[in-house]
Order: sequence, then C-alpha cells, then structure tokens
Amino acid sequence: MLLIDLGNTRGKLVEIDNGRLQPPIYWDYQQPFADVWSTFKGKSISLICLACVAPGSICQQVINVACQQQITVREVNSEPQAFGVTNGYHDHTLLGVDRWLGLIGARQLTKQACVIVDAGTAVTVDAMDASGYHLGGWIVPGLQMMQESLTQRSEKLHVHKQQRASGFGLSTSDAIQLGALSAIAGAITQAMKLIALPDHESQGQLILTGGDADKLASFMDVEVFMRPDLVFTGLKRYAEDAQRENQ
Ligand SMILES: Nc1ncnc2c1ncn2[C@@H]1O[C@H](COP(=O)(O)OP(=O)(O)OP(=O)(O)O)[C@@H](O)[C@H]1O
Ligand SMILES: CC(C)(CO)[C@@H](O)C(=O)NCCC(=O)O
Ligand SMILES: [K+]
Repeated sequence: MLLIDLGNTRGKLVEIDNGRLQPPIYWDYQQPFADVWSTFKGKSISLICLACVAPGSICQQVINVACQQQITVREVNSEPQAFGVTNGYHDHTLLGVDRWLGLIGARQLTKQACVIVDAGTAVTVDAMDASGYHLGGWIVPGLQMMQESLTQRSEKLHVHKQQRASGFGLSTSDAIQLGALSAIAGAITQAMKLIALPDHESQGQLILTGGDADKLASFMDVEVFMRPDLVFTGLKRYAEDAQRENQ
C-alpha cells in the first residue's frame, strides 16, 4: 500500500510495509511524477491512498500513473465525521484534507483535548476537544513565507543563518527569523490557552508536524509531541478501510 500527501510545495510518498509507515520519499513538483514513481519499480502496489491540497494537475499526474499500472486509487476528502472525529467547519468540504487527516491522526494518538500544528508552507493550528470535536483552527503564513514577505519588499532586509537561538534579535536577520518563530509560537500558545479547561485541571496536548516542526518545538515552553508522520497516521486509517473494501 502506498500513501501520498500532495501539499502545496511538495508531495510526500510513504509506503506501508508490514503495517508500518516507511520513511517518506519527496516529490519536488518540478520533476515529472514518473521520476519519483521509478523508485517503486518492482514493488507490487495494489492501492494508493491519496490526499491532495495541491492543484488538480498535480493530483492528475498520480492518477494517470496509477491508471496505467492498474492500481486502485482512493482519494480522501474531508468529511463531516470519521474515526471518532467531528469536523467543526460550517462546510466540512472546505477544511483542507491535510488538516482533516491531522485531526484523525491526532485522535489515534490521544483522547485528550489537543492542539495540532502543521508547520509547512502555511502553518495550520487546529483544536480538538476530548470528545473528538474539532473546534476550528487558524491558517498562518509559514516561517519561510513570513520572512519572504519582509525581504521581498525591502532591500534593507536580509536573512542569513540564524545566530541567536531565542529571545530578541540583535541583528536584522535574527530579528526577522526570531520574529517569525515568535509569531507562530504566540499563535500556538494562544490556542493552548483556549483549549485549557477553566479550572486548569487539564492543559491539553500539543502535537507538532511539518517541515518546520523542529524549529518551532524549541520555542515552546510546554511539552511537545513531535509526530512527523501525523498526516500519514490519519491517511493509514483510511487506507486500512480501503484495503478491506478492495479485497
Ligand atoms: N528539504 C526541504 N524541502 C523543503 N522544505 C523544507 C525542507 N526541509 C525543511 N523544510 C521546511 O519545511 C517547510 C515545508 O514544510 P512541509 O514539507 O511540511 O510543507 P508542505 O507539506 O509542502 O506544505 P503545504 O502542505 O502547505 O504545501 C518549508 O517552509 C521549509 O522551511
Ligand atoms: C491551509 C492549507 C494550504 C495547508 O496546507 C490547506 O489545508 C488548504 O488548502 N486548506 C483549505 C482551506 C481551509 O482549510 O480552510
Ligand atoms: K502539509
């Protein structure tokens, strides 16, 4: 079985071997999908479980290859309710499927209230209560995007290697990088505050995923659960059902 997550910047392919998620293979969209596909030559894949927030043309490349190879494709979409999670959006179809799968993945990991952060091109922050109800979330520009929005508009603003690990920036470059990290960390802290019960009996858990999760983790002063394959944990849940139907 093969799981594919097509994000806005790049795609990720994860094989399930003996029920376990394998390390991801990245698809840089500049490359034709066939190049990435050649990695799987000789492997017998009967089912692809697909989640796509990328443009339709990207998704279609995967479907075309699968069609040629006579592989069943199950494309996952956001639902009103599944696997113990209830979508909180007014229109469930409008919640990005990567966020939906993050919620499903998180529910497999914990039954406590939680904040789920996917730090990619965009940073998404989603909240779920202990009953599995999605309270909604935020979409914030990603680290890279925040920095570029400054450097592209002013010649005086440049970013080099970050020198200071935390605190206030003492150079323009550090001020920009630490500013972006602090902005996102601030949003996460605010979300954690919103899901904490008024009696402070339960704080809720913080789950981080995405390409910039590591950078953010060191900025948080609460316990962080790092789950690089969170979206795939959710996708796997769908794939297991699809495989049963496929047999
Ligand atoms: N090898 C890499 N290639 C691209 N981005 C990377 C890499 N390593 C770390 N990053 C960081 O990860 C971020 C992208 O994260 P991720 O791959 O989770 O995004 P994505 O899934 O493409 O996002 P989206 O779903 O919004 O398209 C970038 O902003 C970058 O800072
Ligand atoms: C926000 C992104 C781009 C994050 O990858 C994705 O989840 C998406 O396209 N979402 C649709 C809009 C929404 O979730 O409200
Ligand atoms: K993503």
